[in-house]
Amino acid sequence: MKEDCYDLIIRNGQIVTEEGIFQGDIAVHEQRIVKIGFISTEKKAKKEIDAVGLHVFPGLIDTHVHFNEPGRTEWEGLATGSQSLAAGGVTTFFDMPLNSSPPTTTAQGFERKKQAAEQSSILDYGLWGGLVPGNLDSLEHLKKLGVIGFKGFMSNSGIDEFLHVDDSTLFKGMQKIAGLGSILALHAESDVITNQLADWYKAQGRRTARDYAASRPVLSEIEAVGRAASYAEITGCKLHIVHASSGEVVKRISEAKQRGVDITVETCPHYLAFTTPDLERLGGVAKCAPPLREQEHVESLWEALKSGEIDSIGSDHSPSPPAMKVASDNDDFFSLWGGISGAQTTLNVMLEEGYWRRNLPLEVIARVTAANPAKRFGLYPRKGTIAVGSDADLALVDLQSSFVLKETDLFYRHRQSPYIGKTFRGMVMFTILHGRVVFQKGEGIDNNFFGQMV
Ligand SMILES: NC(=O)N[C@H]1NC(=O)NC1=O
Ligand SMILES: [Zn+2]
Ligand SMILES: [Zn+2]
Repeated sequence: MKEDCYDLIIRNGQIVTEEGIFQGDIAVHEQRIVKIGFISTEKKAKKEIDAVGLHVFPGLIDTHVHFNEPGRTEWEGLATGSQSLAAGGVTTFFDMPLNSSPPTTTAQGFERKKQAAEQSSILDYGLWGGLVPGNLDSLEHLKKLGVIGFKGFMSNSGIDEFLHVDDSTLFKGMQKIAGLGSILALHAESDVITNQLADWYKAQGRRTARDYAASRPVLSEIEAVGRAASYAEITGCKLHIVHASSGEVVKRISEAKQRGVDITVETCPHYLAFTTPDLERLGGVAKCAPPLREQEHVESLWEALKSGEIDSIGSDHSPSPPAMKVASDNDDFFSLWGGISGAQTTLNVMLEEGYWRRNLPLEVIARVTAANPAKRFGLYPRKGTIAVGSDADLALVDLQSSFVLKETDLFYRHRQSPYIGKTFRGMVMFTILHGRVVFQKGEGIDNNFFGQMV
């Protein structure tokens, strides 16, 4: 490499990694970071970015999105989905095996998803395989094809082609996945508890947002997490519990960790930003499963983030056409699509609600949005940090700049978000993937770049 001909130099930023913050320059050559520290102004590069006043984060890794392609591309799609992420400082995402059709539960389903991603994703991506009743024989093939891990639902997924795992499938699936050296991500809510309570509420004619939330109590998550952790302890399967909605749930996962279970936990920005009263106020746009909780649960999650008990943040971006988010008879909240559009705002929520309002250190944000997911899924230190030799995947943020999120800021296919109208401090100015600017505030998205499977 000719040292005086870097591809990119980012000068004078505050560099944030999982370990600390320091001022410095970053040089990029052939898509990788080749130097960090002071770089003489004599040194030239094809492009220079003046990062004075900006914080440079490792590009976020969003381990949890549903981009619905192929088959339900009209719900979102890999192009609009990845563009939205880019606008939010994300450089790598893992797409879930469901909400697309066919789901990624077979080798064929995987190939179709991969083709779609190759054609449309502007960011790097990993693809989840599904664990569903009847596909145990496909897991090995899926692993060979390169899935980042497997995902199963312990309760109804809302998608007919993606059935929840019965206990027997769950146990056998974990044995198989352990044997493959892979990892199982679980939507951990009890199917029995959520179904029985939903039936009971509906039978009483109680179908409001609050009734919906009450039909999916924290205990339903705790029960499912306990069962899954026991199975993991017996089978030795690596587990990743997605979208824990309360510190109470996280506590059970920490206990399992302490007795040696190989288990990690993620939460989502919406559980950190909204409450059940917000669900009542906002309606369908804020409906998700597990549901939004009361303030004490929100605060318990922030405490768990501070103590390091929450490993990572995933957006669980799960959009639908707007009509599916509006109650037809105004009262039947149960019938609406459950899923929040949040792919673009993860870093904004962590900065406004975490850093600014609750003193959450920036290093912790870098850890849970980048370093930890990279480590858990075998991508570190190539991704998830800012180090010599790492991919030059970066998010440059102006922490002081505040803005009110508008519908027109969103890159989603359907511009819906519970965050519209919210004021955020901390604006993503540049998102850089492999040393190339894919998003620049005011300029928009560069669609000429295609991501690679990790
Ligand atoms: N099918 C699907 O995307 N479900 C997701 N939506 C949600 O709110 N929770 C989920 O698991
Ligand atoms: Zn889920
Ligand atoms: Zn999900």
